[in-house]
Amino acid sequence: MTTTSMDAVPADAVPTAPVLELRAVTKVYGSGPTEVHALAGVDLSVRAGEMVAIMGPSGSGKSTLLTIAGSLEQPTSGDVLVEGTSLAGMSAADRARMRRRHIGYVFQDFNLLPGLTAAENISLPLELDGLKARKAAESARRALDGLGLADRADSFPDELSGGQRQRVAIARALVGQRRLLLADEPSGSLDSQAGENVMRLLRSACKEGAAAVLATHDAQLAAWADRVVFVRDGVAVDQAGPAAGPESLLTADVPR
Ligand SMILES: Nc1ncnc2c1ncn2[C@@H]1O[C@H](COP(=O)(O)OP(=O)(O)OP(=O)(O)O)[C@@H](O)[C@H]1O
Repeated sequence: MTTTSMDAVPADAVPTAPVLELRAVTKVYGSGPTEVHALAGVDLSVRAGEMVAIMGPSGSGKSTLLTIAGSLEQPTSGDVLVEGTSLAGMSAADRARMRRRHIGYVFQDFNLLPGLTAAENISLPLELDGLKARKAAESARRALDGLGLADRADSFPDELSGGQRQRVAIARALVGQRRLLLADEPSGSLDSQAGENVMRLLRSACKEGAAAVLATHDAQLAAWADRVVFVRDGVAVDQAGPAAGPESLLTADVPR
């Protein structure tokens, strides 16, 4: 097998579309004096199996980038492609279907439905996607078991601690065949051991072929990623590869 000297990728490897691609994405909130340029032309490409960490100061645009990558919001200009398909021309119904099937979200406010139990919160999207109720319930219980929450399957969100709610949200993001995992401060209210477990789960999903993007302030978590993208004032300003290693990430000149 021949390889290029540049990057050691086999020259005869079949190129596949990135799982996620952002092309010159901008996002402007408001207008006139209240206008905020949350993203000012971001390019990002994430391949299957890859985990990318987005770092940057508060208000730099990390959450905006994730919500646009996950098609929860539309960019002002530019395009987002998921598995090579542009979201720009998609109908709202097709976007919703694509989200249910392909994208797992672990966001700061968890977004659990208060009237459903932990297990039902996880099984509902699977059922909406056509899985039989019994199979969906089995998958939900397995996912909860994997996160040490088997005994809380029948609890409602307001009966769970913040950390437990977060683990339910993570279980929901990981069930099914999700190809793109988006996590905003995924270990926000977890202790460091539980935070590590979450990262381990995300990594093993990547090993199975998912692509993951996580926004975090925590250099210890970012050290789990293959690549770190720094965002400042809506612009991706720097990248550090895995060769930099956790040590250099902790001392990296993160823009403030
Ligand atoms: N819905 C909105 N309407 C108006 N402005 C918004 C909205 N969402 C975000 N912004 C603004 O866009 C900018 C980027 O916000 P964003 O939440 O993406 O930053 P962030 O890097 O995720 O911050 P943090 O680390 O504090 O979560 C900020 O100036 C924010 O105030």
